[in-house]
Amino acid sequence: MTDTPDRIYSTPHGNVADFVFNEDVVRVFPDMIKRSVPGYPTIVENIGVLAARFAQPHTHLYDLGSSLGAVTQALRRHVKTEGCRVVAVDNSTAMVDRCREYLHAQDAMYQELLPVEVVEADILGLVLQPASLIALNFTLQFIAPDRRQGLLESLHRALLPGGALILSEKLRFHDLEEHVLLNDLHLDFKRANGYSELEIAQKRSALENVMRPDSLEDHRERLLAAGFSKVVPWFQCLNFASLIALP
Ligand SMILES: Nc1ncnc2c1ncn2[C@@H]1O[C@H](C[S@+](CC[C@H]([NH3+])C(=O)[O-])CC(=O)[O-])[C@@H](O)[C@H]1O
Ligand SMILES: O=C(O)C(=O)Cc1ccccc1
Repeated sequence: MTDTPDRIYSTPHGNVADFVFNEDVVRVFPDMIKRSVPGYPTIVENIGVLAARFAQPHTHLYDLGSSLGAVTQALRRHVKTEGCRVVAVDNSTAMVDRCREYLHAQDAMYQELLPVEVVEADILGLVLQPASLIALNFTLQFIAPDRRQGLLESLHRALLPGGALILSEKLRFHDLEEHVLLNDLHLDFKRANGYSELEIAQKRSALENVMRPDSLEDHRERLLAAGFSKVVPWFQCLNFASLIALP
């Protein structure tokens, strides 16, 4: 199956609107995220591998800001723990509808997958069941900065001892030289994946008010303040990283 190519920003938009996860984005999302996020396929697959170590019998595994359910599918492929249940949550109707279709297709392809539920909801208002794994794969960066601490506190309360939060994010860097170098290399990554200067510039402008990355130090401090005992970076490619936070 070949992904529909992302051409959303290939023609001049005049006034570039704020980025939203609507039907147009859903249509091209698998192609867009692979060509925009260095290391994305590696991160998604390995969240499944990591999860298998933390999953505990008869608990929930959450994929928060699930988009089309890539992490949910990886969890269902890798985790065999008895009585686990995967819950994918996203507040975009277009994403949730397509995610449900993809998961039905996965059910038709594999036997003995963990049961899954796709919930259309804002993760800020979610009541979580006792969880052994929670994934926030490139979701926290889209949450209003003043809501991030409270969200992580509620995730910490839901996590069982021995469980883990996996947090993947685009990073900014306090050191200006490091920030500029890794951002320039990220733009080179996009050019190498066929994005034009116009596409890059318009997407950047669309994301400006919507996606606000933090530094690794900010993430570590906030996670520790939310009650997590240990923060372990397990992956970084350019300015994109993934962390394991232990309750
Ligand atoms: N408050 C919110 N509540 C619920 N969902 C939200 C909220 N805010 C944003 N979202 C959802 O978070 C997702 C972020 S994309 C995640 C990729 C996926 N994890 C992947 O591994 O493919 C990241 C990206 O596109 O860079 C979108 O689907 C939003 O609708
Ligand atoms: O495109 C970018 O520059 C990004 O930082 C990541 C991204 C990927 C897909 C949707 C929104 C943001």
